[in-house]
Amino acid sequence: MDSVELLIIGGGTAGETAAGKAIGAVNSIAVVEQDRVGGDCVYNACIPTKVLVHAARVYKRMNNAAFFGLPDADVRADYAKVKAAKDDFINNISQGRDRKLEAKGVRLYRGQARFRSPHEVEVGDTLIRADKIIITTGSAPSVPPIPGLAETGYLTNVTALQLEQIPERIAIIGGGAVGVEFAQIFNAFGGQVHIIESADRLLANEDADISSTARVLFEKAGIKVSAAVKISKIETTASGKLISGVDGKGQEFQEVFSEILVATGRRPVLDDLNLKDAGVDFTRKGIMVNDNLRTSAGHIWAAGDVTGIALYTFVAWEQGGVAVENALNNSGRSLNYDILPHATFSDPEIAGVGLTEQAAKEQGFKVSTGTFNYADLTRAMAADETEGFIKIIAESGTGRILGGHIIGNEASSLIHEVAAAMIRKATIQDIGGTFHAFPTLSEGVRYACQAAQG
Ligand SMILES: Cc1cc2nc3c(=O)[nH]c(=O)nc-3n(C[C@H](O)[C@H](O)[C@H](O)COP(=O)(O)OP(=O)(O)OC[C@H]3O[C@@H](n4cnc5c(N)ncnc54)[C@H](O)[C@@H]3O)c2cc1C
Ligand SMILES: NC(=O)c1ccc[n+]([C@@H]2O[C@H](COP(=O)([O-])OP(=O)(O)OC[C@H]3O[C@@H](n4cnc5c(N)ncnc54)[C@H](O)[C@@H]3O)[C@@H](O)[C@H]2O)c1
Repeated sequence: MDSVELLIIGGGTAGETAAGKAIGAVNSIAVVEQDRVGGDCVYNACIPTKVLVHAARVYKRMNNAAFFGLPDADVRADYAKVKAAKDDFINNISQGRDRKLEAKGVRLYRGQARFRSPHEVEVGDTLIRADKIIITTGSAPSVPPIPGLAETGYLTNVTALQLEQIPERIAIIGGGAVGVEFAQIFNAFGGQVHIIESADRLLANEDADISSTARVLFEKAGIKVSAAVKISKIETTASGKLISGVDGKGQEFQEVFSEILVATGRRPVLDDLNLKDAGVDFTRKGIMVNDNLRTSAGHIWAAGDVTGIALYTFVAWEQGGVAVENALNNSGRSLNYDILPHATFSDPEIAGVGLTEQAAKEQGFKVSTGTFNYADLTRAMAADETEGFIKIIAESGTGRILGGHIIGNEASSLIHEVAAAMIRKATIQDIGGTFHAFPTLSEGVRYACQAAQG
């Protein structure tokens, strides 16, 4: 039996970070990884999708070169080459991640981990005894039990990234972050995309004004959107994959596609971990943890998507570090998720932080809101990227900023000014009265704050 002080199960974002933080703080560290060190973000999620999103954006802009007096490229992309460039990039950034960990003294076990008892984990024929354990096994696509879906076949974020050609007519089931980012990629490279969402609006977690504008802009770009659809069955027919159901108006929904992407959320990866024998409690959402990321078993912590808390890489990083500190030093550290900026890398981008207007009202705040359109920002005009707006939600009277929501170019960067303002409890008067360099998109945050002052 091997023996180790700290064992980390899963070598993705949270696990890699946890291992890195533990180096030097403990005598022996081991990581178990069943696939590739780096996890979903590197191979199946954030990074490859962002390379493709950027390629899509560049491609669209190439065909708008005439605005700047440049030769209109009028080029046709070969998607197989775009995919190959994405693969090259991922290969370059992922090379040697496992060796780097091993070079720093982390023992790497390759295979699937399974608890045999609270302190014992087996990986193939090897049994490892660990004093402390951190579970960082991530999440996987959650596939809805729609009759016929499994038989008809479908893509997930993992297989969609391996496509060599863009399917002609693609249904994306689920209009959340994954669905919207892939819609943009498929649309830009010539696919006819139809997002089918069961909630009554696209991007249902966003502020309502953002999601309605997103729908308008996506439809303008040629992406079809159907919300409030209840899919009843999927069948293979001679002309393709037939999706049937009922739409929001009670009308029959029937459409044939050449391919289907399922983007309906995530489930925690707990398969075969045998958590019962470890004494670790879990629900369908994930492993249950307290504020310090400690599980129901006192010597086991969990971090990243497997906790079901906020499924983002930047959260997995922080949680990986916090879990190690608490496991090794009993630091009692916790994270505050109240001010958690998020961004969806569609075109234009969408980002938000804090309360939506509706949530602020539901929480009993009297709110003042202010919006500023990209169309009135000189910088946006100069770049011919004038779609979208910046919306600020503040508490009436005090002017304290409660939330910010942006749809438009560089929204993913602009949102951090709002987040920083919220952390320092700044007001719309503070930001509205602060110099902002001209011409920048950031001016829009200032003017939206001024607009919220009336
Ligand atoms: C399409 C898509 C795009 C995304 N884009 C973004 C983005 O732009 N920005 C952002 O912040 N977030 C994004 N996310 C979310 C982000 O990918 C996740 O939050 C992040 O990868 C979670 O990291 P993790 O360490 O919890 O899990 P992972 O990185 O998935 O790591 C878990 C690891 O555990 C291993 N494992 C599982 N079970 C076992 C076992 N029993 N034994 C051994 N090893 C095991 C797996 O092989 C895997 O390597 C995106 C997600 C998707 C699906
Ligand atoms: N840019 C980013 O940071 C980024 C990008 C992608 C994913 N992510 C992370 O990954 C998580 C998962 O993303 P996601 O888009 O898969 O999930 P999601 O929960 O964001 O969206 C899933 C959508 O599918 C819909 N849905 C569920 N069942 C359905 C059905 N049967 N028919 C039609 N629609 C259905 C839901 O109503 C929801 O709107 C996100 O919450 C986010 O944390 C982040």
